[in-house]
Amino acid sequence: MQDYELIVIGSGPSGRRAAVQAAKLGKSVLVIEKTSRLGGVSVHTGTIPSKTLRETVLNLTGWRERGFYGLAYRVKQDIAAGDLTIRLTKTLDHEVEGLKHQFIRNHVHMMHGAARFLDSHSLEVTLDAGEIQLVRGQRIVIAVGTRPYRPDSVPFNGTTVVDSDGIINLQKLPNSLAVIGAGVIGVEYATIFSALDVRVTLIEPRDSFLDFIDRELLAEFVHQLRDRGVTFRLGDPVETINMEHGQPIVMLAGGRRVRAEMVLYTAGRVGNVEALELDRCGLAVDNRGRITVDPTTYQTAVPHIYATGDVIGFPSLASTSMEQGRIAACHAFGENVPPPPRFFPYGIYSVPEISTVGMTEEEVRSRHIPYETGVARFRETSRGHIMGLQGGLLKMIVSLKTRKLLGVHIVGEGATELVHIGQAVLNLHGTLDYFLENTFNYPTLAEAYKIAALDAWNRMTPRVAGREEAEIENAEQADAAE
Ligand SMILES: Cc1cc2nc3c(=O)[nH]c(=O)nc-3n(C[C@H](O)[C@H](O)[C@H](O)COP(=O)(O)OP(=O)(O)OC[C@H]3O[C@@H](n4cnc5c(N)ncnc54)[C@H](O)[C@@H]3O)c2cc1C
Ligand SMILES: NC(=O)c1ccc[n+]([C@@H]2O[C@H](COP(=O)([O-])OP(=O)(O)OC[C@H]3O[C@@H](n4cnc5c(N)ncnc54)[C@H](O)[C@@H]3O)[C@@H](O)[C@H]2O)c1
Repeated sequence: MQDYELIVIGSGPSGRRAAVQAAKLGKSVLVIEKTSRLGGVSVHTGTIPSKTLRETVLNLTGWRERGFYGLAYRVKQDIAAGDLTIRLTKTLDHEVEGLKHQFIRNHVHMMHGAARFLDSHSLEVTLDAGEIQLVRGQRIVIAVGTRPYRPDSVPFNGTTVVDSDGIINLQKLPNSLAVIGAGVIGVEYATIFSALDVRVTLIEPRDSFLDFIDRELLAEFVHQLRDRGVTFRLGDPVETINMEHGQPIVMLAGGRRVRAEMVLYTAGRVGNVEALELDRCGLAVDNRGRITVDPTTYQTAVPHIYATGDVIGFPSLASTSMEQGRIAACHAFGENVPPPPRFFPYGIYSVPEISTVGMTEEEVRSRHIPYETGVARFRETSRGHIMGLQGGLLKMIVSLKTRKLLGVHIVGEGATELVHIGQAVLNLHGTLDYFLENTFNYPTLAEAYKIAALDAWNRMTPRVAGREEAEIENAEQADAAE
């Protein structure tokens, strides 16, 4: 039995970071990955494929140029499914190659096979060819991620009823799409397909969706989507999905029938834990296959076993998973790492994109923090004019008492990049004055920060009160002089 100082199960973002971090600390590391290619959901079915698809759609449709050349502008007429997948294959190859190279450079051993626990230190790995290998780890990181939730009642067939794994192997572009579940995945794909002129219906059992997004921002987002024909069916759970003449029909509890050429089912995900036989190492999971950890160290109930990434639940992002992996590996080998800053950004790669960091206006209000907001529309910026942007806004929230930045919320082109300026100011406990005092490159979309800050400043009571007092004083002096 081969012995390692660290064994990582799963090669997604958190497993990869944990492995490389431990190797950098000079430890012997093995990564076990059950599929034939490294990278996990992030590279093969999740983050990278969906973002590559989005980029291809925006390029081929000429989406970004329509502000100038009109709604009928297309870079390519008659976009077919094949046009969307070409770029994907290349991007994924680059990612896998980069990852493999990183493991080799850092002397991380790799084993392709499914792992299961024998006891809290030993694992059995069934290799691709069916051969069994036993390995032992002084410390173990479980980074097995999740898979789409697929209830038996949904007639998945890989062509007209698919989940988020199936949609990237699209053989034919549908004319219409019903997306069930308006979480981040559902919203991203709904808007990407809508940009391809596919008629989209977004179905969600709850009355609201994306509840962690600032309501004012979401209202702007929904307005833009309605404007281009996306239908929302909120607060109406799905009763059945039946096939009629080869086409799926979604029956909603409220009595509506939604007919679409394709159904995309995106109602959450479940942990890949069954095959691990966690009971053999003394661990348990919840009803969605999630493992409970110490939120600062990522240790499970068994201290030398860590769990990171989507298998521990919220926030289930590639970005946060990577940090969790790094922190777990450092903790495992006694390296001190400061805890992650309080605020991390959310990037939703819908069309248009949304990005947000810090508190929403609803959250600030519920905490009774006196606040002011400042808003800038991208069309107020010269860069926005140059780019032909019609929509897009940046909203910042600041404390009236301390002038500290409390949150930044952006919808529109470049939102997922722009948000990092707000994130830096927020996590460095900066105030509105950062934006007022600093000069920004011109013309840029980042100028929206300046405009929003000035908007907030103009409305902040002390200054207004100050101005009123000064005006009164001036008037009184003028009166006296007369
Ligand atoms: C459609 C979609 C879009 C997304 N977009 C974004 C985005 O834009 N930004 C973002 O930050 N996040 C995004 N995410 C989330 C992101 O992909 C995940 O947070 C991230 O992949 C989780 O990483 P992980 O380390 O938990 O492992 P995963 O990426 O889930 O990988 C786990 C790996 O473990 C392997 N494994 C499982 N069981 C075993 C076993 N028994 N033995 C050996 N190996 C095993 C699996 O084969 C897999 O390779 C998206 C997710 C999806 C589904
Ligand atoms: N850009 C990004 O950062 C990004 C992109 C995609 C996914 N992700 C991550 O992936 C994770 C999973 O995303 P997701 O969208 O699958 O899950 P989710 O949990 O975010 O959303 C699932 C949605 O489906 C709804 N739902 C639940 N049960 C349902 C049912 N039976 N029928 C219909 N709808 C139902 C829920 O109310 C919810 O709105 C998220 O936590 C997210 O963090 C991130």
